[in-house]
Amino acid sequence: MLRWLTAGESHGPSLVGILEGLPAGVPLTTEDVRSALARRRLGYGRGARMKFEQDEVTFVGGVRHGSTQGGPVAIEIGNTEWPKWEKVMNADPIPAEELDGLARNAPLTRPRPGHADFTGMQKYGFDDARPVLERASARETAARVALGTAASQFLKELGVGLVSHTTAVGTVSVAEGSALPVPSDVVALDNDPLRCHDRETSDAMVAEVDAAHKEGETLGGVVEVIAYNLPPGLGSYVHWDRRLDSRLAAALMGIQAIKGVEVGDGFLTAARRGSAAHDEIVRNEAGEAVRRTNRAGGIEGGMSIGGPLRVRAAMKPIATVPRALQTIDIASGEEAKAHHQRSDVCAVPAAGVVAEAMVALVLAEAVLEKFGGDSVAETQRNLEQYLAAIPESLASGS
Ligand SMILES: Cc1cc2nc3c(=O)[nH]c(=O)nc-3n(C[C@H](O)[C@H](O)[C@H](O)COP(=O)(O)O)c2cc1C
Ligand SMILES: C=C(O[C@@H]1CC(C(=O)O)=C[C@@H](OP(=O)(O)O)[C@H]1O)C(=O)O
Repeated sequence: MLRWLTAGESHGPSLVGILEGLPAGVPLTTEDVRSALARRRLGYGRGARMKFEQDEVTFVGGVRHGSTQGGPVAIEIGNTEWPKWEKVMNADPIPAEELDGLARNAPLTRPRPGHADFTGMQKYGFDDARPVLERASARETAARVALGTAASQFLKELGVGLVSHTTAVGTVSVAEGSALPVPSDVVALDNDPLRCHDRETSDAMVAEVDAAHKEGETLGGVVEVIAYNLPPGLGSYVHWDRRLDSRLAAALMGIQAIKGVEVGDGFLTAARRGSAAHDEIVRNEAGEAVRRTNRAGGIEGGMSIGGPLRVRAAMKPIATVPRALQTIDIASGEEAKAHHQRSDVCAVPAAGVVAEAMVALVLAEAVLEKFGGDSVAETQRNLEQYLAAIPESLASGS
C-alpha cells in the first residue's frame, strides 16, 4: 500500500510531504527533488513569487546515500519568504503590539470569487481569509511534486517513463491528433515558455498570455500526462474504486483549479460513432497484439492496456484577477472589489508538472498493489514473472 500526505501553509516556514510504502532501493537524491521543483516554478505567466522562491529541499527520513530504505520518505521544502511572514504565520502566540500595524497581518475581508476564501471562512469560522488561502493555495503542490519525484523514480526502475505538456492556454490549443511528446522530449518541453510541444502553438500561447496580462485578465488551459511502457492490467474492472481511470481522475481533480479530466480522447470520443471510437486489436510483425490507435488513452475496463496512457486536466483561470471581481466586504457588509495581491496570470505549465506528479503517485500505487515488493528488485521480479506468464496468444507488443 502506498500512502501520501502533505502539510504546511503557503507562507509558513515550510511544506512537508510524506510518502509511505515505497520499496527500498529506489534511487533518489536531493538534486532529483530540487530539479523537479525547479520545473514546477517554470512557465510563462507566473507571478513574482516564482522568480525568487528557492524551494529549499531537505530529506527528513526514508533515504540514505541516494537510495530509499523502505521507511516513510519525508521531504521538507523551505519557503523562501518565511522571515517576512514569521510573525504573521507563527505557530505560537505573538504579542498584539508586535502585530499591530503590520500590513501583512491586516484581515483579508474581501473574498475572491473562484478561490476558497468565502466558503472557507463560513466553514471554519474565520472572519479573515488569511488562514483559508494559506492552505488552499497551490503552493502546497510543491510538496506533491516532491513526493511525485520519488514515485517517478520508482516507476523508472520498472521501465515506465512519464511526460507532461500543455495542450491549451485560453482559446489557443494544439491541434487534435498532433504527435505526442515522449520522455526524451522533457528537456525541450521544459525549455518552452508554455511547456508546449508545438513551436507555433507555443508562440500563439505566449501572445495569449501577454494579451491577458495587458487587460488585467487571467487564463486557464489544459495539460496532458502520458505514461509509456506500463504493463497491462494495472487497476481493475471489478469495483468502481479499483478502476485506474477513476483513481487518476480523482488525483487530477484534487489539484487546485482543475475542473475537468479526460481519459484519452474523452469528450471527443463521446461524439464519435462506435466504429471510429475504439482502438482495434491487430497483430504486429512479431505476432503480438497491438492497437491501431490510442483513442481510449491506454485504459479499458478500468485497467491499463499496455499502450501509452493518456490523461488530460482542464484548469480554470487564476482566481486572483487583477481587474478585481465583485464581492462583499464581510467586515463592512458593503459590496466591494475582491482583494488582489501579486498572483499568476497563467499557471498552466506548472499544473502540468503537478499533474505528472499525481499520475506518478497513482501509477506507483497501482503497481505496488499488483506486484508488491519490499525492494525494487522484488517488484521487478514479480513484474517479469507476470509478463512471462501471459500466454503467447494474449501477448501484447508496442
Ligand atoms: C500551479 C498553480 C498555481 C496557481 N497560482 C494561483 C495564483 O497565483 N493565484 C490564484 O488566485 N490562484 C492560483 N491558483 C489557483 C488556486 O489555487 C485555485 O483557484 C483555488 O485553490 C481554488 O480552486 P478550486 O475551486 O479548484 O479549489 C493556482 C493553481 C495552480 C495549480
Ligand atoms: C506559491 C506558489 O503559488 C502560489 C499559488 C497561489 C494560489 O492562490 O493558489 C497564489 C500565489 O501565492 P503568493 O500570493 O504567495 O504569490 C502563487 O504564487 C507556488 O506555486 O509555489
